Amino acid sequence: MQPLLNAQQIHDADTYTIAHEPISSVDLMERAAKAFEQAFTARYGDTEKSIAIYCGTGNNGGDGLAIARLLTDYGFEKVDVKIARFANKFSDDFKSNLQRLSQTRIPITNFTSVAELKTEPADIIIDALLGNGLNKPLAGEYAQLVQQINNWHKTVVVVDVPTGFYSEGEINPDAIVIKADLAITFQQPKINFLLPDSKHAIKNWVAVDIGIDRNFTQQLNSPYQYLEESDIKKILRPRERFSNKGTYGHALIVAGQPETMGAALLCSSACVQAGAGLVTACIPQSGLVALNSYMPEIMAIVREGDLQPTIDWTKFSTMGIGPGLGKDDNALALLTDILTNYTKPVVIDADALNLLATHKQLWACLPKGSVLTPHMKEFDRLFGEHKNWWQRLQTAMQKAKELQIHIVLKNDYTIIASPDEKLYFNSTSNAAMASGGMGDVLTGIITALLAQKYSPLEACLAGVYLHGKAGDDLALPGKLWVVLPDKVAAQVPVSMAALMV
Ligand SMILES: NC(=O)C1=CN([C@@H]2O[C@H](COP(=O)(O)OP(=O)(O)OC[C@H]3O[C@@H](n4cnc5c(N)ncnc54)[C@H](OP(=O)(O)O)[C@@H]3O)[C@@H](O)[C@H]2O)[C@@H](O)CC1
Ligand SMILES: [K+]
Repeated sequence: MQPLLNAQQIHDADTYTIAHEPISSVDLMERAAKAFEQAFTARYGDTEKSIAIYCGTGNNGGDGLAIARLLTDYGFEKVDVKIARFANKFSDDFKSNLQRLSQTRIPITNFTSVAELKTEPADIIIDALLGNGLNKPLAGEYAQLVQQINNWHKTVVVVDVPTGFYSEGEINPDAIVIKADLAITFQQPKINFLLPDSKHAIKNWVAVDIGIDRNFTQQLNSPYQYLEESDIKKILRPRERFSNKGTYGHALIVAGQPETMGAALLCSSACVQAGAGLVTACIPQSGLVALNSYMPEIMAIVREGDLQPTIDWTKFSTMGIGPGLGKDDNALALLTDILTNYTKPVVIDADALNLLATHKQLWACLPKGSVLTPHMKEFDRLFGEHKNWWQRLQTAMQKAKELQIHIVLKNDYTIIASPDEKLYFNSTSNAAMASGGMGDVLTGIITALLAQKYSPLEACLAGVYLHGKAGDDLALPGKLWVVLPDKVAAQVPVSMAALMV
């Protein structure tokens, strides 16, 4: 688990590392510049290309000066350094690196106003103007410079964070920010890199390790955490000798209408694939043949017209409710029946979420520890409109605590909010997975893990990670352009087994 820190905490972690490793501040800057150089040359290794490095006069600018030297040592012959002298001050490490750079043949241009700049001939621009030290929106010369750089439409690689971009807090869509093709960021992704609101500023990012003290960052107890493979390996348990289907629980999937049986099939088959010992699907009568032929392992409870099915509440380890269920009176009656009679944590998705949104009296009946799996629109239907993702994060954290539930807010970096006010960002999944039915598979996987007696938090973390990992294993690198949900379900046991070795 990697704690995601805010700008102040990142600064404190840098300071702590300098004092306790110990390492001098300028040597830590050198280490950061080296890590940048390696990540940069791995992607832009053609030394024929010309590079212009725009530097501020703080430590982000100091990084830029060190990077100029290291890229030249690497073999780039056309490196130009341009220093924005908009303020009459500079950091100590900027000064040290400027002295070192002055002893090389790398050309350095100082400018005090954007008007002094001509057009930029370089192939690649490196942005080392402002980084983590941003403390107000860009204005004046800085704003003009950033707009000028954006208008050149060059390949832009940024040092740590794009100039003008806040690492946390609400992202103003109108703010003036460097548009980055790639952000090479130090130690950890910045929280806002993981939110869709950042997509206008950052096409791609990579985090490079600069050896910041992990013990210090752990004890800061950040509410924002980034999931890593090692976390999931710790959660997953091997299937035991002498175990049988009873060991792995009996899940009930309540899903499907005649027109949306596919959702029920995807959800219940994913539940089987993710290891539930037994799976029963509660589906409309007309879907029975489809269910039996799609996956004979799944049993059925059929729903006929207005008749409510009889469910033995003692029989099931958990339930997943909602994919393709519809929002009619029968669906509402069934959801009400379940929530008022069943007391173990359940997974609620899709139409069941929309029913919850319009029947708030049901919220009090949600079994403690239950899991809600909304996408952004379902989330806003449940909890009200949000102007941006930062607001959604805060609401998710607050509602998970208030209702004692887990909220899985689906996105590129799916966010899991737990009742103890933590937000976990998932690190797997890819754009090939963006297709209808993918959420039904996720619901099936989380339900399967609950059935296998994983705690609700473990089921959410491992379920979300595995779902994305199965998609990654199928699609990356350059394997499949589109990954269909049933393929993801079938891949889950393969990806799970690979994680267990
Ligand atoms: N610490 C370390 O050991 C390491 C740090 N590293 C690197 O340091 C970077 C952080 O450096 P930093 O703290 O010096 O801040 P930086 O982003 O260069 O800005 C500095 C100046 O900008 C100014 N300023 C702020 N907002 C402004 C605005 N809107 N418009 C105009 N000016 C504005 C502000 O001035 P002030 O407003 O306070 O007068 C401040 O003096 C970090 O991103 C990473 O690259 C790495 O080398 C690893 C080791
Ligand atoms: K920058």
